[in-house]
Amino acid sequence: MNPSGARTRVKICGITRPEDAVAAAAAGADAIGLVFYPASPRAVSIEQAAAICAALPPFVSRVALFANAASAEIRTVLEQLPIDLLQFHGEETAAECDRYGHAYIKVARVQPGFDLDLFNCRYPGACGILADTYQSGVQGGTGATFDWSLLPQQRRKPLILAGGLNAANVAAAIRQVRPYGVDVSGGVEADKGIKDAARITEFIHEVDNVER
Ligand SMILES: O=C(O)c1ccccc1NCC(=O)[C@H](O)[C@H](O)COP(=O)(O)O
Repeated sequence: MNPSGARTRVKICGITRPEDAVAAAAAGADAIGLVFYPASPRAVSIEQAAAICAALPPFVSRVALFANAASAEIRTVLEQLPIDLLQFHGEETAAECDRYGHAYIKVARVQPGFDLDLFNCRYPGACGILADTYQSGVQGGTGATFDWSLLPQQRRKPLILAGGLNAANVAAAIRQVRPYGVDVSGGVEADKGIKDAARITEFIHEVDNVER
């Protein structure tokens, strides 16, 4: 349960195969992430993403991730796919994130000195902030945790915690950070971009059974 009394939401990110999307939904995931960042080992084409979206049952959100992508590319994805939420992983400004008139979350890559309040103020149009690990030259999917004490307990917007989460550490992360939701990629994989259904189930079991 998160502070509002609702369960902690789960997003399984970096889905590249329809069967992994189906496994995530069956395990109780609230959202899946599709990476439109060509340099990522988890990048998907529009065709792959369309097959993944088509395989999903109702009430599982489809999140499209970009990192400093050209606006034409983002518009094409929005025109061709049933995307519920955008996720911006790069150095996009608020104006750049707002220009699609589509709901989005902005990623903060957290390092010492990070100020969540200031970050929230910079992105008033974001419906949530996803806090991920800062690593020089890497836009996301680092597989590394960060110092969760850098996040304040009082927040202006829903906070999604990411970065190196797995079944062994997610309960502790939720107890300490009390996020709205958690996001995982590498921690539920058999290989880059290939999810492991048993690890997804175990991860969501941990989230749903955490005692705070
Ligand atoms: O996954 C990637 O390769 C990636 C590349 C560039 C931008 C974002 C990327 N993934 C984004 C995610 O949402 C991941 O779930 C998040 O960074 C956490 O990843 P992990 O530490 O592996 O759980």
